[in-house]
Amino acid sequence: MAYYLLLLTGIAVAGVYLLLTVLMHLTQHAEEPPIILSSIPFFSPIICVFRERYKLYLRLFHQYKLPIYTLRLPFTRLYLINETSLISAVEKHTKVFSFAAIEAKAMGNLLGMSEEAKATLREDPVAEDGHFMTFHKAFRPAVSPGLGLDSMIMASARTMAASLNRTIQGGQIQVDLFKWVEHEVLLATTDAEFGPGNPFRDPEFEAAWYVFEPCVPIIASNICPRLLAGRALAAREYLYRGFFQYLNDGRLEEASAGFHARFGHSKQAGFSLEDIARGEIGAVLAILNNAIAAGFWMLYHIFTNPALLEECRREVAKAVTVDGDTKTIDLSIIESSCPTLHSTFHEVLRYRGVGTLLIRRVLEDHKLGNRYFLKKGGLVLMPNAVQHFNRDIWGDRVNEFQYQRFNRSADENTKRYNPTAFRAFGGGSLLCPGRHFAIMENLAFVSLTILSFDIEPATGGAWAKPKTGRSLGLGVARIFVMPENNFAVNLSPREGGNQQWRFVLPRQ
Ligand code: HEM
Repeated sequence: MAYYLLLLTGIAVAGVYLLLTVLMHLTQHAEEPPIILSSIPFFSPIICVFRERYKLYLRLFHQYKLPIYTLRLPFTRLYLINETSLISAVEKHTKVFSFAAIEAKAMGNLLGMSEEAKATLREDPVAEDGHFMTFHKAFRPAVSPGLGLDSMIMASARTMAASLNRTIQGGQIQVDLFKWVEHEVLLATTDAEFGPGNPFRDPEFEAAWYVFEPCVPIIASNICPRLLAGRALAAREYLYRGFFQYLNDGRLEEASAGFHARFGHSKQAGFSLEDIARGEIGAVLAILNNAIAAGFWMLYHIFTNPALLEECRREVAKAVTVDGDTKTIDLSIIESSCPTLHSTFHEVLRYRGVGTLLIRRVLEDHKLGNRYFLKKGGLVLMPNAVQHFNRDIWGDRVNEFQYQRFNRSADENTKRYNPTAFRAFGGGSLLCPGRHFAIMENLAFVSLTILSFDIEPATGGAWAKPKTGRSLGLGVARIFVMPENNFAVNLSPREGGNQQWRFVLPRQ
């Protein structure tokens, strides 16, 4: 009896396997990119993603050497792009490959917006007068070089200087490096965005953010959020109430040009004050997540390399003037005359900005680069890791952190890299509009920190190697791999006493 049961089960499994294999191949167009990971049809890719995480895409790139391939999943197909020129082809066809089509659904789930607002988000994602296209037109100018951007940079710099001055006066402290950076960058960035009424000034609001943010992928994908992320949903409501109160109290008056642009755009779309408040939770995700991780990785790489630390200190010291106890950092010099610092920032983005894959929905059948047939409804995925660790693009030392890689003045033979292969700020029409602010804010924070503190592991001895292997490679609004281990460090003021740091931006 048991034998027959086993035999029947075996036959059934073999039948299903055969059926799925035939189904997979019959529904694959001859000119579609080749299918890989098909040993268990529709399920192998899922198993491999959870087993190998973001390193899967690198392994497949090296193993199969394909410009593009298909992963078949239940009810959907993923087109994974390796060849840089095919990424350019995707970026050229903004009406065919859309991020907005994905974002609309995810944001609706994530932010708990009203049905009216969700309907507006879901309108034609590529229409010139649609919500997403008009958002970029409204927001980009507000955060591009100009007065509005300079005010944001200075507002952020003022907050970080005030906070670090207080820390200096308190003498040496022991902190977890990531948590310390997180708090400093969060306050500086959100002060720059929201002005004196910044809701993040309330410690409970900040704490609610840390409960909500890690659960973003669960809430956005709507996989049993009440069961799996109940606390995060409650935290989201707390955040919503804080933003609503802020708007209701008329604090928008003192906010950044960027927030004014977002507010004006949402009003024009007919959003209620409640939905605008909820929308701000999404905006903060885009603004904050990468800024915090970039701050951590910059400090980690600089303080673990004495030669780099010395070179960066030498560069930024040129921007400092001293008047009694007051030390002033001129941000225009940080912007224009610190090539090693700038190069280190870009190398951090290349080397650590591999925790995601940029994603687009295929809105109509399309022959990509006149070579590959992509079916309507599929998802195009462009893993940062593949571009950032491609030897043909970055040379033989691709796997090393080389802080002068982007500094052409350090070595005339430095090859110009293909800009499309640098994915940290995205590309094409979705190139990050906040990058000007992000760069200057980061460099201001790092300059002040390296000038005013020594940072060493609290246990003494060498720095631990960061573990990042758990990153799935699917970061939502987060391009970086994140450190999984704690970095307990001593933060020691380099000079004690009453010194006060301040920033200036003379063109302001
Ligand atoms: C180191 C810091 C940052 C990094 C690495 C970063 C990275 C990115 C990337 C990769 C994208 C494109 C996503 C895609 O193509 O799918 C993007 C989009 C965006 N970023 Fe940034 N970003 C940073 C900071 C900021 C800041 C400070 C702001 C705002 C002031 C900002 C606002 C935005 C917005 C509004 C979008 C467009 C999202 C959309 O289309 O809905 N980012 N960012």
